[in-house]
Amino acid sequence: MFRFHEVKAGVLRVPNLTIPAKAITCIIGESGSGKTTLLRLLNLLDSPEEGEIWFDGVSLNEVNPVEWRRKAVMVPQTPVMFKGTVEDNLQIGRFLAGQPSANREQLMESLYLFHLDKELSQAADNLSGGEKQRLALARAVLMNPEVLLLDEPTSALDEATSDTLMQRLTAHSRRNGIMLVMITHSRIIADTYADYIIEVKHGIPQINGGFIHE
Ligand SMILES: Nc1ncnc2c1ncn2[C@@H]1O[C@H](COP(=O)(O)OP(=O)(O)OP(=O)(O)O)[C@@H](O)[C@H]1O
Repeated sequence: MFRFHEVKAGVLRVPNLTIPAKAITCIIGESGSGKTTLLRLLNLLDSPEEGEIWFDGVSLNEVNPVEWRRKAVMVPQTPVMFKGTVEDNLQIGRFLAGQPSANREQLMESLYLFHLDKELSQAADNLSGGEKQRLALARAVLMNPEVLLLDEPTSALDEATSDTLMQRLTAHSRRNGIMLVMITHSRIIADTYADYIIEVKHGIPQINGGFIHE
């Protein structure tokens, strides 16, 4: 669970906010309202000018950023791709997280999860923008994070692919007790898949959920 108290960071003003553990939370709001800033605070890419954020009772001021980012993995809107094959791009996440290489079954499962029908030996350079985004998501999931922070994971996808991805991603997160916090521009995605919805209006995030999908 994340807890914010009197946080100011860039355009964001967060008097109080709790993001529940092991749940699926979508962040929505107008362009420029502060959604990415909020996600970056949770990944320690930004830090508050004022106030404090805690995760399970531990202040984020006290944690080591590198270790924290192995536990709370963020996938930005523009995917980071590495040279080499699809497999190289998956294994590097495990390497950076200090984990042993994934086996073939784990690699294939991560591709299935994100509806990516590609050979492991294919060059990552040749993938489309939407495929690169899904490969970056697969890489993040293979790192076995406790918290997954996603910035518009379906922005480059058509509606059918986006639905398949959301169904598999949310099922995987629930099965493995992963806390999923994701920005989406789609109110429909938020209403369909989220346990909680945070709406950011003029820099002030408010959680208006409370309903749980079983
Ligand atoms: N490093 C920065 N320095 C100064 N201003 C910034 C910085 N990062 C973001 N901003 C500004 O803060 C505001 C919020 O940006 P943010 O990226 O959080 O919005 P957003 O809600 O994610 O928008 P979008 O939906 O368009 O991605 C914007 O006006 C942006 O220009």
